[in-house]
This record gives sequence, C-alpha cells and structure tokens, in this order.
Amino acid sequence: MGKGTLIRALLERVPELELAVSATTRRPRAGETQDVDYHFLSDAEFERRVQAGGFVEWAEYSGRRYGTLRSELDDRLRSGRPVVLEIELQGARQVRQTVPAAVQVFIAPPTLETLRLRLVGRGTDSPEDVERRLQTAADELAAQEEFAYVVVNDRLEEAVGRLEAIVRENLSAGPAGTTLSS
Ligand SMILES: Nc1ncnc2c1ncn2[C@@H]1O[C@H](COP(=O)(O)OP(=O)(O)OP(=O)(O)O)[C@@H](O)[C@H]1O
Ligand SMILES: Nc1nc2c(ncn2[C@@H]2O[C@H](COP(=O)(O)O)[C@@H](O)[C@H]2O)c(=O)[nH]1
Repeated sequence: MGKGTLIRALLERVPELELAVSATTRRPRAGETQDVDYHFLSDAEFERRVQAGGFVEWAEYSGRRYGTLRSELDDRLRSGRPVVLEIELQGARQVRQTVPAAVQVFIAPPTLETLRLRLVGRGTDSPEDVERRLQTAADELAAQEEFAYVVVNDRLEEAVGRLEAIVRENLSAGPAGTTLSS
C-alpha cells in the first residue's frame, strides 16, 4: 500500500534508521537490485533457511514467500540501532510476539480504488496480481485496529511527515524496532 515509497522517504529524513532488507522468492522487478531491494532467493534456498531457523518471521503473499532474516535484525537490536521492517500483516503479527517492543505502524491506502490506480500505474503486476493484491489489501485493512498507529498514505508529503513524527517520538523513548505493515 505504498510502504516502499514511504520508507525510502523516511530513511532520507531519519538517517539513523536502518532498513532490514527482506528475503523473497519473487522475481526482481525492473530496477531492483539483489541485496539492496531484497535478498532474492530460490524456493529451495528460502526453504533451507526456514528449516534452519534463519527467519524472525516469514509469510506467503500473492503466491510468493517473504521473510526477515535474523542476520538483518539481531546485531542491530543487540547494539540498540533502530531498524525498520517493511512487512505484511502475517509477519507483523509474528513480530508482535517475538519483538514485543517493536513499534507497529499500519499503512493504509486512502481508498482501494486509489490503490488500484497506483498499482496499475506502477505497471509491474499482471491484472490477476493486481486483483490478488487488492483482495489482500482489503483483508489487511480489516486488521488495522491491531496496530498502535495507522497512517493513511494519501498525500505523500503528509504521510511521510506523520510517519517521521511517530518514529522520532518513539526513538526519543528508547531504541526499539519499527514495523511498517499494511
Ligand atoms: N502517496 C502516494 N501518492 C501517489 N502515488 C503513490 C503514493 N504512495 C505510493 N505511490 C505509488 O504507488 C505505487 C505503489 O507504491 P510502492 O511501490 O511504494 O508500493 P509497495 O511498497 O510495493 O507496496 P506495499 O506496501 O504493498 O509493499 C508506486 O507506483 C508509487 O509511486
Ligand atoms: N512478512 C513479510 N512481508 C514482507 C517482507 N518483505 C516485504 N513484505 C511484504 O510483501 C508484500 C509484497 O511485497 P512486494 O515487494 O512484492 O510488493 C508487501 O506487503 C511487503 O511489505 C518480509 O520480510 N516479511
């Protein structure tokens, strides 16, 4: 629901925040770089790491697997460095159990129709995938009350401003992870 766009802007405004690069079995989109945007893994390699206990959380989304590797989180949390995760709902629920101090922010689209237009405009997903993502978004919206904060991603500058305020408020309260979910 626009988390990637918001996080890029957030990281520029709050440079001490570090992004945990997720692993996924989906194919890279044009312009995405291995180990920068994602750790792109084969199904077999992802499964091997699941079996080895290598993930803090993982989930299936739109027919692909996504997860946060322990190696992206453990050292940072141990040394008190603030880290941001960009994950979907099932993963956020897992993180709530394993990192209860994490600050969780739900990113909501202004409307599902706006989300549809944005996804179509991005031009990276098949019509079937856009429909699947919209259905998932509708399901996730029903769970937004589970989150400490909700930011509606309407006008980008305003949404980034609200996100920055939430992050700064919580950074001043002490080190903890921030989870962005939608
Ligand atoms: N506030 C906004 N106003 C206008 N367009 C936006 C806004 N936020 C995101 N977009 C556009 O919507 C499309 C999807 O956004 P983006 O690629 O950031 O989503 P994403 O990170 O894949 O979503 P998800 O939250 O599901 O992971 C992109 O084309 C992006 O430019
Ligand atoms: N549970 C997790 N979800 C993740 C992770 N990394 C990304 N995501 C979420 O997956 C969907 C689809 O992402 P896309 O890049 O294909 O658009 C989106 O909601 C991401 O936030 C993760 O490590 N764990």
